[in-house]
Amino acid sequence: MLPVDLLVAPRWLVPIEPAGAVLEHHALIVDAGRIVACAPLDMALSQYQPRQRLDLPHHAVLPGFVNAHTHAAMSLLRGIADDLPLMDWLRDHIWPAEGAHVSPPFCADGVRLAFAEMIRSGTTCVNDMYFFPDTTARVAVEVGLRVTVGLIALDFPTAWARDADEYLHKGLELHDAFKHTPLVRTIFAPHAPYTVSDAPLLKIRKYANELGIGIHMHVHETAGEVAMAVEATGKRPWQRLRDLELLGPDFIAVHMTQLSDEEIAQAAEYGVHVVHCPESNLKLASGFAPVGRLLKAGVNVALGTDGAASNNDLDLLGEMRSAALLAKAVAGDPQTLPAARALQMATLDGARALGLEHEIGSLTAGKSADFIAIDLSAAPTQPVYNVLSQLVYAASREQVTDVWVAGRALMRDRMLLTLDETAALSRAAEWRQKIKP
Ligand SMILES: CSC[C@H]1O[C@@H](n2cnc3c(O)ncnc32)[C@H](O)[C@@H]1O
Ligand SMILES: [Zn+2]
Repeated sequence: MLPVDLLVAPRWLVPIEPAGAVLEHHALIVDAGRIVACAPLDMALSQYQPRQRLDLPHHAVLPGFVNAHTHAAMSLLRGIADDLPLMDWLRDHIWPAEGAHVSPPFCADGVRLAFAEMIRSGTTCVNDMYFFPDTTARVAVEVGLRVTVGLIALDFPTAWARDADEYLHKGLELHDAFKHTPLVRTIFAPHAPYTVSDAPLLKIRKYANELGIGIHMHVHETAGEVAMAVEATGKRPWQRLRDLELLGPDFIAVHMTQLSDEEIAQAAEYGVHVVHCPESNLKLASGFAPVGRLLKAGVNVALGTDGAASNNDLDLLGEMRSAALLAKAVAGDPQTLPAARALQMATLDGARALGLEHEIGSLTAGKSADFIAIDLSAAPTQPVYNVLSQLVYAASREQVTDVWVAGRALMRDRMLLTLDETAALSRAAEWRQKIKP
């Protein structure tokens, strides 16, 4: 008998690979933070001697969700300005609030609040773009969540950096500081085509190639963004990014609601990853990403919540459901984005976008043990004819009971184990008083 750390025996195992599989009478075996096997239960019990055994008779166990685009610390700005279009929301409300309040303590408190919400809804990996990414990385290490932090760039000064050179310099320093930290990755994060000019974009491409790290950017979020660029330069932003040689398999384009057939074909040709943020796009009335057409063209599409000030939650289960429903409505075809594919977008395809498909995203032997348990015994998810259908179309985040990252339990039975939620909530209340007394 082989000694192992943990044997989890759920009612259903949803490994994501092979696509659409649901295993019954199986166990997940974990040792030293890695998945050893998804094996038939009787075989597992005869081969492994677990130090801990966990029976979950009402639960589905699946890989943790990957939130492929967010601004975690913006949890502290949730509800500060609603029901506005993107540019009014950003220029008249969000940027002034950020200018007045963003600081390392703001980011630490905002990130802790966001991580509490994310862990509670089954997210185990976060691709973040925000000020003070060093703070985000440190909080992620403290909490044990997997994170890719954005080395941000903007054309204007902020509390994080004064000019293009300082954004780049601080980003490179941060990359160096965290390059050996197991759960932390870095990615260049120029904010958007309308806020970052050519010179810094060219430098970012050069360093991305040299360091082998990717680029994460808001692109074609609204029709207005595209029209503004065409009027000013005669070029659509996508064409400009293509001319600057930014597009490639290490490029993550967020939103992408405005796309011609030619641009979709190019996204596939370059191997660009798209992050779809359906709820933020709906709330800001930014437009509809053509998810069905992107998938048909062979583009990898991942899911993101965007920040809590435009969503207004950080719930990947909800996002997955919104994405599945919206894709059908946009395509006029209920077969667009079926449940199994939506679940893959929230897990393995998110991992692919971040270049982590060999590490996370499915319950495959050798991958990191990043997984979650969802209790399907409550009325909203009964009876269970089809587990994938229940997970995507019916389950809600309160049904997520347990969360592990790299074999470490971050939540057991709805109790957060690595984050002081009471303290995070009281810090959030203090910020609310400071921001709008
Ligand atoms: C460079 S730090 C990130 C920057 O992005 C802002 N932001 C948040 N949500 C969106 C969005 O949907 N589109 C564009 N920019 C967004 C955030 O407030 C920070 O200023
Ligand atoms: Zn965003």
